[in-house]
Amino acid sequence: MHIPSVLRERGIDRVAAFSIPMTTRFRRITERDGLLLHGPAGWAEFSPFWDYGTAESAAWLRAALADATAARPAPLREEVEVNVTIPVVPPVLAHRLAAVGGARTAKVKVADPGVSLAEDAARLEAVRDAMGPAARLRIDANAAWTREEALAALPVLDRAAGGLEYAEQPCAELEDLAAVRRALEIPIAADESVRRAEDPLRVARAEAADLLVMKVQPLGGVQRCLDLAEQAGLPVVVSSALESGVGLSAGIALAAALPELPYACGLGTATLLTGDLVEPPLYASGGMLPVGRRDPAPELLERHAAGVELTARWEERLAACAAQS
Ligand SMILES: O=C(O)CCC(=O)C1=CC=C[C@@H](O)[C@@H]1C(=O)O
Ligand SMILES: [Mg+2]
Repeated sequence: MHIPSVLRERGIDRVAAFSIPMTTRFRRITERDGLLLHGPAGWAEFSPFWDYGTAESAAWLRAALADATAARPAPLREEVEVNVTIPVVPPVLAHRLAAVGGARTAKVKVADPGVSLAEDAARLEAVRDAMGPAARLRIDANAAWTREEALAALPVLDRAAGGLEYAEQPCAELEDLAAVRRALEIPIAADESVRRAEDPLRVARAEAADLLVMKVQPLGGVQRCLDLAEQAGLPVVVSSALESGVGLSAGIALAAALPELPYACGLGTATLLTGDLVEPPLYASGGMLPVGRRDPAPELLERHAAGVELTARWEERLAACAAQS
């Protein structure tokens, strides 16, 4: 693959495109694809979802470049606690998935188009049943609700879950998040209001959330996230962008470097893919993931190599984003 000169100048000497089928449909995608870049500090991942345009994806490239060219911040912990992530699936499957990786916290996706509140409630009941009374259950609505819908749905789901740890991005607009937060006792986490906002700190200033979800790639890298977390002054949950183990290890590096880490992180997502690029795969055990840079195994990179057409699309995308970085 052609490496743009601005990247070559920074020491990027290898680029490889990959594509890995998902175990279950998540975020309306069934395949996770992206690029791995190799530079002076090691391998890094550049994998913006296809619904991100060039300008937005340029932040993902800055993150990958920083990770491939500079050392990661010093870790304050050796492992990081993670939640299990439950996609919008029927209760029987949700019950089974809740046990994967031994997590004591689950994040349950809700409010997908065409899925009823009763179905979301049944999924939460199944997860509670599988994990027991001591587990923490959180939901993620991905900004699907209006203020009124959130105010109606959240108490129902809170009851079904036997208590929610927090609700992630119930509404899209800051005013609605703030109003829901004021009206209900359930803590509110901001995700899209951080990762897709022009100003990721506005949600904190507006007192529209109790905590922030941070994803390394969309926010432009581990160090940028650390700076934002300090400025926001709110607790942070580090979450993945469904990366391979290479990209996940950058999220783990952020979680390991944050001064406070009061919540389990959404980094246990390698099990949503049918394979990983690192060996052993970055699967949680006892609800924990180990800290440390992970390089791809050559035979796995080969096994999951993107086809000719997809590789060409990534080459084009890399060139477009590099021109903006
Ligand atoms: O936070 C987790 O438990 C896993 C990551 C996760 O849910 C997401 C990863 C990538 C894209 C998102 O739609 C989704 C999220 O909204 O948090
Ligand atoms: Mg989210």
